Amino acid sequence: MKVVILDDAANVAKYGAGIFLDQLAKKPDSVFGLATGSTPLSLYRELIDSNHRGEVSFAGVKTFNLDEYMDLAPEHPQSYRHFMNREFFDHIDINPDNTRVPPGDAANPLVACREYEAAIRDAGGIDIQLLGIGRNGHIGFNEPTSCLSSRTRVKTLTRETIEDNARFFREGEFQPQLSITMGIGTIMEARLVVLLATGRSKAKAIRAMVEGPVSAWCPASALQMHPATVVIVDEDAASELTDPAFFKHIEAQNQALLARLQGQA
Ligand SMILES: N[C@@H]1[C@@H](O)[C@H](O)[C@@H](COP(=O)(O)O)O[C@@H]1O
Repeated sequence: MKVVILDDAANVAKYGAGIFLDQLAKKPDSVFGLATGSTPLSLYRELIDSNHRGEVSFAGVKTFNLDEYMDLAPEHPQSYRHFMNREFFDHIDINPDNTRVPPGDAANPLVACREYEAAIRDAGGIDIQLLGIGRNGHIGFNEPTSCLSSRTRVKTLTRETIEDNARFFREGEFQPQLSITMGIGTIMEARLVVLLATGRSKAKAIRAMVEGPVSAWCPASALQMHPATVVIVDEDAASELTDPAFFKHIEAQNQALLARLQGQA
């Protein structure tokens, strides 16, 4: 697990976007796993700007979103499908048919989950999976106690997650208690995982993920077993790590090595 600590949220977004842009330069028909939540919004804006400047195209890209609320139609303003269209897909040159979000309104969610897994496989697997993290260490909607080898399935949301996300729903409005989410096993098969976290509210979860035992109590801790995960955090989200200076030192060494290798190329 590589941990990159940057000054602020804007730099977190830029660094994360850079990874996606490099991947697109290497493989224009990349498969991206995408996330919702407030954290990735600035990264999406970076990618949109880059697309508008003509530096990059999403015409060949396929995407799979991590999760969706159950019992919300795609047109519902709080559905993750609606969020992705509004915040990202509607602003780039991606083919909408190549964007997938788990169908929260599927007649048979169990079949829908199996089909989602099959679609990821048929696309050749995910090149980069973008993640945020919940305060309780969830990734996607894999709440604490999730099986660490789980596949796409229906998950019940914890009270904490429901409360965290209540701000998006109007008073008295129906708020889903269930979700469809990629499993932790599904996420672990992505070739590269990029997890972003900003703000002090995420500091405990980041510490548990990076330093804690690998445990279903902190689902994100499973990423310690992933061969290529980059965790990009701001100072606040890094504030509970035992030795943030060491991660900064490693990153400085990595950058120096990179510059040396580029000099030789
Ligand atoms: N299912 C999503 C997660 O994928 C996301 O990482 C988390 C954190 O959201 P935020 O980035 O708004 O803190 O919220 C939701 O529960």
